[in-house]
Amino acid sequence: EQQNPFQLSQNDGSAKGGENAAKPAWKSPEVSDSTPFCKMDKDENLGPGCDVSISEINNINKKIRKDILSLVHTDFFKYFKFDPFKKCTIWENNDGICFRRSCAVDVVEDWDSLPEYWQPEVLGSLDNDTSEQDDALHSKDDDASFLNQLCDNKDKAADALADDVNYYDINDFLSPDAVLVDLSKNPERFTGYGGQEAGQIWKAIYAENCFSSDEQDKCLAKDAFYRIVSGLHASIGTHLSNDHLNTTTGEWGPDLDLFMMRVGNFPERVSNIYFNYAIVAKSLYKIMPYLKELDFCNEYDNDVKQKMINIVSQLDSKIFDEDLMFQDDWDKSIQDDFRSRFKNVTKIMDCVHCDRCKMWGKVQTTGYATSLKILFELNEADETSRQHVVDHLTKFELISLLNTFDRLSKSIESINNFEVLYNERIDCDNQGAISNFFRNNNFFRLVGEVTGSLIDKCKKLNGSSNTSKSEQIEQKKAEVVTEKNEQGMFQDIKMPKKTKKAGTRSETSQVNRWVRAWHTEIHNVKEAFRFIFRSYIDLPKNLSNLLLSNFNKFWNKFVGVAGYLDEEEKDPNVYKLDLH
Ligand SMILES: Cc1cc2nc3c(=O)[nH]c(=O)nc-3n(C[C@H](O)[C@H](O)[C@H](O)COP(=O)(O)OP(=O)(O)OC[C@H]3O[C@@H](n4cnc5c(N)ncnc54)[C@H](O)[C@@H]3O)c2cc1C
Repeated sequence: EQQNPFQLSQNDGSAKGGENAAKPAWKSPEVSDSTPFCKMDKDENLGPGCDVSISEINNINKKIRKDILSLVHTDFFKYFKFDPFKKCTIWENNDGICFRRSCAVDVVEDWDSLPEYWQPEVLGSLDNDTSEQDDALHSKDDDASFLNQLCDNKDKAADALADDVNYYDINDFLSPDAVLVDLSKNPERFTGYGGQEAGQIWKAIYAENCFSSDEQDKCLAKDAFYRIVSGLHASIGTHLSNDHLNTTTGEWGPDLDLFMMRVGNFPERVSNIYFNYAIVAKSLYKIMPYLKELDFCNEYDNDVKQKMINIVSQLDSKIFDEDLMFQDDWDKSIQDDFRSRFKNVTKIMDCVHCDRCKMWGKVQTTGYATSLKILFELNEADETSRQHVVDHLTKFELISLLNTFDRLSKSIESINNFEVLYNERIDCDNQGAISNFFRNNNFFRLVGEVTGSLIDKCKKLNGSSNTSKSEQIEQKKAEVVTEKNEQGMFQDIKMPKKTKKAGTRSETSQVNRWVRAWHTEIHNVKEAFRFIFRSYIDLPKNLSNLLLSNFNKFWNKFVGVAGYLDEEEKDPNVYKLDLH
């Protein structure tokens, strides 16, 4: 029996641990089903620590979505550095690799494509006051090491290394093998990565949620840890469903069934995305007073800063209360455990086999790590803590933080769009019942054109464009049968007798046949001439191809790889003759 997927208070325990959960058997909603999205209590608070509801977050997100989107497209936030070759330290054998094009990352290789202020000659002219420690940290081979800086030429990464308040490993970003990527050119979308390999990664991530405390079941931190990881998992599931490749049409677009199967059917997962939004939003809110002290590059200083201020000014402190998490000494040890466990989650990203997934995994886990550092390590009343956290924020952390917020904001926008699609589908199912009645009725068939477009739209929504060849044949057969039955239906109508004019019609059709034959002949003669003409044009190209291919064959034979060349013509010229 299908459970109500949007009852937020329910806990879908099946998902815990990631491995035991059975996939929900998603079936197209019955006409009698009411919309699960409507059943979801959007005005209920998100849970302990959050004095905010789904509706409130939806409203906030609508107001700031545009600014977030434009912020992550600025030069400051769109370039990211990560090391795709970093060794997986979690398990020994990690040989899997994703060969799909969609798993690849497009790296910035053309230095000239970078903004002017990052060109070597401009950077070289800056007053360089980096310390010896900085030099030791960066390999001279790391051309993009300037991206470690917040543009004031002072390397925060060096300071951050000395800190023990990090929830990720800062060394991840200092590797000489790191590549520079433009995040806006590598969207997070469906890559086809999955199966046992991806499952193993998720299993390892969820396994980090085993705290050593005796009272672990009551522990708020454990619950928050689970929600963060599950929210990240659900957010990735939302993106891959929203930007999914339809292998039949070759088009990218939202896939409602997939979304429902991965996220929509599990109210807890939907709510965890909102929970993560609240956490990241609160950390941004918390650093708002210090934004003016953060040194962005002067060239894009005001624009970036202004956008950030626009976003943060819409947020509210009650969105998440981090003080509830680690309140006493007992909690302090859990906090250390929490920090080191989350650091492990960021390390597990090195084991992901799909580079695109790894990159976004790294961005987002670092983003959450930054949020957690701001929330749990920054005590605004304590100047030392402020210096430790705010003054040492690195550029990677800010980039990751804002991009993670963008990912969550996009997920929430997509969930709302999926709700619209879902409701349309319900409407369509209702319309389907009505249109069946219309189809079987002579009078209403006359107004069929009106409902036709609606039915087409519904078919599209119900994914009938994905039907297989055999299904299409069956569909076609059914249409022919219906057509015949429909002809039968009209036999009771008395038609006027045929007049003499009917005879003239057959004469006209005889003339038309001669005209058609004449046009066909002319067309074929034209095609023949075109063929001869084109073979003259193609002659030099064909000769050179022949020469090259023979030379290739000869060379391959010479070096001992005979038969290496695929001799089948890839794209043969086809000339169609009209034979009708
Ligand atoms: C770090 C990382 C990044 C990835 N990025 C991408 C990407 O960008 N594009 C892409 O196409 N694929 C990506 N993937 C793969 C994707 O997450 C899925 O693993 C894959 O699509 C296979 O899905 P699945 O249905 O087999 O179950 P999985 O998503 O692999 O989940 C395994 C099990 O975990 C449980 N589970 C699922 N979701 C949740 C949740 N939200 N909360 C709690 N439990 C849950 C379920 O029981 C499920 O059976 C990524 C994987 C990882 C590990």
